[in-house]
Amino acid sequence: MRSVEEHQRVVRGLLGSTPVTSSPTAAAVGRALADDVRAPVPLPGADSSSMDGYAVRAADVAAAAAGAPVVLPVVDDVPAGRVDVAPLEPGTAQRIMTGAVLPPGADAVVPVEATDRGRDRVAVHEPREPEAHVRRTGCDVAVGDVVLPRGTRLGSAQLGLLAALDVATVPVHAALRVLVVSTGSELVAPGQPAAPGQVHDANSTLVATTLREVGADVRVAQFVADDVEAFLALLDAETAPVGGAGDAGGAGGAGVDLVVTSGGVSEGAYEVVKDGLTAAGRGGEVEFTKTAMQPGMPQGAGRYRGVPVVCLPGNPVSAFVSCEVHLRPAVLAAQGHAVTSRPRVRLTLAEPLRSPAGKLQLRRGRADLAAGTVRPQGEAASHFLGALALADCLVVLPEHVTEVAAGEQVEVWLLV
Ligand SMILES: Nc1nc2c(c(=O)[nH]1)N[C@H]1C(S)=C(S)[C@@H](COP(=O)(O)OP(=O)(O)OC[C@H]3O[C@@H](n4cnc5c(N)ncnc54)[C@H](O)[C@@H]3O)O[C@H]1N2
Ligand code: MOO
Repeated sequence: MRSVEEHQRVVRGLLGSTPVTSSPTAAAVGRALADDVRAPVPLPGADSSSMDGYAVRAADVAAAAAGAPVVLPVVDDVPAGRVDVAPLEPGTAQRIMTGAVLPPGADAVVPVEATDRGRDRVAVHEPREPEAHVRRTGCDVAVGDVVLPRGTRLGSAQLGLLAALDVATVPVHAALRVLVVSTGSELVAPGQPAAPGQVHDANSTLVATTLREVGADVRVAQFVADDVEAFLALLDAETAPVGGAGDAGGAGGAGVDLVVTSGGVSEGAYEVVKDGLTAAGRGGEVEFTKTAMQPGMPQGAGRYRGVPVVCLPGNPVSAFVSCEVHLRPAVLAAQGHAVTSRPRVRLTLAEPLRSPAGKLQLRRGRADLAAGTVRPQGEAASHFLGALALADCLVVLPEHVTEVAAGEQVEVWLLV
């Protein structure tokens, strides 16, 4: 039986790295930076005020007190956006707004709350230290700082920063192009009626969504029946070279960097994926193996006509957990992400759990982060899609563990 770590390495090794492209910054959401980004300009770009108030010289208001205000003439008005700010003469104040340029010569801002809010003259009731409510040029980001290191996922805060720095394009790893193929003669497309014995195809949606959530460019093929010829005909059509396209992992110029199948990998009579990809002379170089994991024991990985193929078990919970353990981290890494795992925390188990010896078990759970606890959600069996959908975490029971009592600590992967 193959260890989970070994199969993770095999899957990761198949995918290589996607090409680096230059993306308009606003379109780069969810992508990973392929290089460090350095600040071309400082933030803030000018000395400015962090409060609505009066720009002053701190020394001029040092004697201000509740019953004995310092009164200064207000000689100018500086709203945010004004670019012709005049120097501040000693013994004067300028009314200033948050974000407005600090007049040269001013070294503090007195907030309006500490004044009588005067327009021509202002009575200042409290002193302020030098630098009070002043934002100095570059105090947030200095020119040349590495503001975002290579491998950073670009989310709202990162894209907001790049917009503030007027960085118009960024080097990012392209999306991995994935084809999802579900197999099974029992499958029916959602939207079509299912007779007893038929099941609606859940895995295409489940697998495609997992991979789209990490930025892959996913296409779902029409699922195929347990028919080796039909399965291989689909793969032939989908992995045929198109020429000139990017090549993430030695895909030989095909328009797809990875094929993910579900179903047909275990021990029965109609194992279409296993049979098709191990048939002599048919172009498959895929190894099928049992891994020390539950759910998700049977797995396959290799290449079909040079294109990486990862074969997931058909049970929906097994397919989900296989994505979490093997595919999701590998796809993130191939797309250049520095962080490839879910957030991992240790929580107190609310109910006892058992686990098969020698297997990594990933149970579904609901985490209460405020209480520091996790409660198992549903049973261990890998067809309980209802319980999976209510779970917000996976509870990790390592290979050597057979029992965990309520009250003990367990590792939890947060599905956030
Ligand atoms: N004799 C043995 N039988 C089984 C073994 C074993 O070692 N020896 N392993 C079991 C384990 S563990 C798993 S996991 C499954 C894996 O089976 P397959 O990958 O061959 O999947 P199927 O047989 O095609 O389907 C299993 C199950 O999942 C349902 N399914 C499949 N595809 C979908 C889909 N797209 N959407 C919704 N549901 C799907 C399918 O109807 C079956 O109920 O094998 C065990 N058996
Ligand atoms: O290993 Mo299977 O994936 O439990 O159900």
